[in-house]
Amino acid sequence: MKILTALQIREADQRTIAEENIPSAALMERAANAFTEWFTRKFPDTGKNILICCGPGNNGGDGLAIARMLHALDYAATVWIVAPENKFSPDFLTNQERLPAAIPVTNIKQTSDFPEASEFNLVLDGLFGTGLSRSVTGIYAEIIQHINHLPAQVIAIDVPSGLYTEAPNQLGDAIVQADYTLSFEVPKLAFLLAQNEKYVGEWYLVAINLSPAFLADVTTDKFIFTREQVTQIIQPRRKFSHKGTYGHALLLAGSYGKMGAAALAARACLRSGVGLLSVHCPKVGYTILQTAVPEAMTLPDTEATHLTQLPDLNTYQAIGIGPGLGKEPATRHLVRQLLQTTPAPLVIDADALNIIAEENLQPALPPNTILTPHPKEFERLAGPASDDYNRLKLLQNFCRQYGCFVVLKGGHTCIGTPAGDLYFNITGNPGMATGGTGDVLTGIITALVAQKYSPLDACRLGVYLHGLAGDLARDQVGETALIASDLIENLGAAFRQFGS
Ligand SMILES: NC(=O)C1=CN([C@@H]2O[C@H](COP(=O)(O)OP(=O)(O)OC[C@H]3O[C@@H](n4cnc5c(N)ncnc54)[C@H](O)[C@@H]3O)[C@@H](O)[C@H]2O)[C@H](O)CC1
Ligand SMILES: [K+]
Repeated sequence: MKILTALQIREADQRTIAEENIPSAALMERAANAFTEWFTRKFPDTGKNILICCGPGNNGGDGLAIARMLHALDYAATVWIVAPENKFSPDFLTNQERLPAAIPVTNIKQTSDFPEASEFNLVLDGLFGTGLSRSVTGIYAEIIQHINHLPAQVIAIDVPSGLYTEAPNQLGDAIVQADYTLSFEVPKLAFLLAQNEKYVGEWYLVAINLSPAFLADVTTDKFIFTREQVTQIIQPRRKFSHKGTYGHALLLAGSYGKMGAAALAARACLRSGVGLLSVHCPKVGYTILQTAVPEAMTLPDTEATHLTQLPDLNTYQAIGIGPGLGKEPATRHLVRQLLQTTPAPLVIDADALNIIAEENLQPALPPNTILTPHPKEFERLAGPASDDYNRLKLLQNFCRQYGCFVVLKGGHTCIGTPAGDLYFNITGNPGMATGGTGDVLTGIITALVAQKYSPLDACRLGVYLHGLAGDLARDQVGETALIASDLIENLGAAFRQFGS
């Protein structure tokens, strides 16, 4: 699914109106209907007092149409129209005319117009949407502060007012802090970034049937990958297959006190369909891995506590390195050697990433290598980011420069590709912010690469299934108690949702 800019969304609007030969107010009606349908399912109690704040543009027009629809469904709707300049969009005016006289309306042009005491349970924010062109000031900023201080749940129409859809706001900008954002048709980049979480809240998309031809043709370098795409990518196992069909993966993992990371990665790798798995680990890990993961073959290093020597690499279809690795000098040397000599595609995580950063080995990354850093590890590799938008730029530049795939882990994990495209994930939950979940991801992606999925597909599938397993685990144990092993236990259920 494409992530579009505000400008592209406006173009989509125009194309839809032209192709369907409808007045623009009809599209607004469609948007308001879609919003109302969602709203009545989410908040079926018509006894709630609802305040609908409307700005002067089409976002405000949506608000007016929604007020009319909610009123018709017996909700108690009150409208505030905030417009100091008395300049309105044509579709705003159309919907103002259609507003039933029974709905109380307050016109707010200045602070003194503010109604005194107000008792609202829900606020719908229709001040500004994708038409925001500058920071909000004056009476608009006052209204936004007012909304943010009301003891009510706030639902943003399309976009939280004051939030730019694809660029950072200035410090101190007035922005609505929504509990929910219900957005039309296409996701906005702002929703996917941690720095905007307190404005966007939980976000949902509703379809308004924008021109399919336009949406198919429009170009973007930012995407969300959806369940449908995962369904298309995922391959069923074949009847006449054998373990050789699904590849032999090698994991280089573990050190004294960190064998758990190796075990988690190994178990996840096996649960993700790899045909054979070998784990090269320090001697201390031998008994641990043979016991914890009997399905894996264990190749002990000559050194007790950390990895010092590469095994023969010639029999593997994928090599994963990093979980629990440590950063001993001999291990650093091993990482350098691996980059220079690997015959198989690499998946690199954790301390292997830190070693690459500290030894400046980025230029030695073989083409199409997959790196799975969290933001701190990425910063070590690519330098500090000034904000989440800037980090995405650094991500694109890094992937282009080194020809690699980077899985930047976070609330919406983002995959960068050598072509400079970004793919955002929508599965997963905060329960997964716990030790070992990254090791699990390394195991999954390594298994998928060994099974001959392309690097991009391995990353997308791996990240989606990892998050889905986390969501299934949350259903069982909740977010607080969730641990990395729970993800592994739920990988089977995640794969099964795709018949695999
Ligand atoms: N395709 C869709 O998704 C549809 C969306 N709809 C809704 O329309 C808005 C966008 O409406 P638009 O009129 O273009 O802009 P806004 O209402 O967001 O803003 C109005 C107007 O205000 C001016 N302005 C911008 N920034 C400021 C500011 N900081 N202070 C004061 N004034 C400002 C500027 O001139 C804007 O044009 C979209 O979000 C949806 O809610 C349609 O209803 C259906 C199709
Ligand atoms: K809004």
